[in-house]
Amino acid sequence: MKICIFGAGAIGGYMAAKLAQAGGDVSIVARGPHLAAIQAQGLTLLEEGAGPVTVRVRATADAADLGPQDYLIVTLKAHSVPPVVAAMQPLIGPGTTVVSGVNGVPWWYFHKIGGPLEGTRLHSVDRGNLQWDGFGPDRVLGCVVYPAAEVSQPGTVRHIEGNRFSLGEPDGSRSDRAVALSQALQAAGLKAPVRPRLRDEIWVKLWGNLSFNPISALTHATLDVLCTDPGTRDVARRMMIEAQEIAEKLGVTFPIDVDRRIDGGAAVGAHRTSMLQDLEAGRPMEIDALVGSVQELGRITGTPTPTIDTVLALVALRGRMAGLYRTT
Ligand SMILES: NC(=O)C1=CN([C@@H]2O[C@H](COP(=O)(O)OP(=O)(O)OC[C@H]3O[C@@H](n4cnc5c(N)ncnc54)[C@H](OP(=O)(O)O)[C@@H]3O)[C@@H](O)[C@H]2O)C=CC1
Ligand SMILES: CC(C)(CO)C(=O)C(=O)O
Repeated sequence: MKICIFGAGAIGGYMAAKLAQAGGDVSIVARGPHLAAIQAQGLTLLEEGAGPVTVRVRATADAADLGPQDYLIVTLKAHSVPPVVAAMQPLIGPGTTVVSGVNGVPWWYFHKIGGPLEGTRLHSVDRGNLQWDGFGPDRVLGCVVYPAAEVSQPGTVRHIEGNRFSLGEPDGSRSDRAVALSQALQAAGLKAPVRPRLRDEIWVKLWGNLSFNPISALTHATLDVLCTDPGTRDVARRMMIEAQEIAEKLGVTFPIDVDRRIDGGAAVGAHRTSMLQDLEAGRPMEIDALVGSVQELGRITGTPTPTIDTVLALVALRGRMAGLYRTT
């Protein structure tokens, strides 16, 4: 099984290192000093309770070096994907499955959902339909990424916690391609359940990213603080309740309630959300995929989103003032 991980930073690097350690046929597309270090010294994974492990993987900046894959796993930041869909084409053959390991509402959300919204395209995450047209929705296998990891120095990925990558077909079926990838990931020591209702999981994860991430970017507070401060907890709660109304109109069932989700965030502790980390490090912020997409779904479903609109306006301006966000 040939697997290419495109954008092998924190999450993709973690996945690639685990697959390579298990003897999988995995290659990566990366760039810059991180790629140079991997090419020179290999990809090093630091995991709690284990010494550093360095694996040799085929690593390139140019997808044309690698040819068509069985699985193309995309682990770029959401805003980085559309501009490189054309560059990914050499990795895609007639039998290639594209796995979208990206946070937020996925561009394929309305593929095979059934009902009147079937086939709806999402401007906020796929302007110009570059992903819809360039990958083709039938190739897509959904993925919800739970692990936390970081590139601690070029060529080195530090795993922080978690090892679950939930997989799911847009139509909820238990397909051969989903089962085969699940088995490969499990053989690499990762959890990879195939879920019949992946959209439910997407929303439970998104609940946190939608609210905690922009609130943290605006306040510079860590999760434990923003989830327990009465004012910001209330803002998160309102955003999540608006999101829940949207999601339920789209057929989603939430297995937990908003307060439990916020308590779960608080329990993570003094964690700086990825959006706060991006802001502080001067990296582009995933505002459209995590917040703008939910506002768009609010418009599509005719659901008012006053709190989401307010927080989005504030964090978008924060991002623009820092030169880390622009609406195209
Ligand atoms: N990190 C985490 O703990 C978690 C992340 N996620 C989600 O997973 C996704 C990936 O996040 P994460 O791994 O943190 O992101 P990273 O920025 O660490 O990884 C993306 C990598 O892709 C590289 N890249 C960007 N554009 C290109 C290109 N054109 N060609 C080749 N390489 C490219 C980046 O390089 P460069 O650095 O030069 O931009 C970077 O190394 C996001 O949607 C994120 O929200 C979900 C759960 C937790
Ligand atoms: C906030 C958190 C931990 C979960 O909602 C997250 O996924 C992030 O930092 O992006």
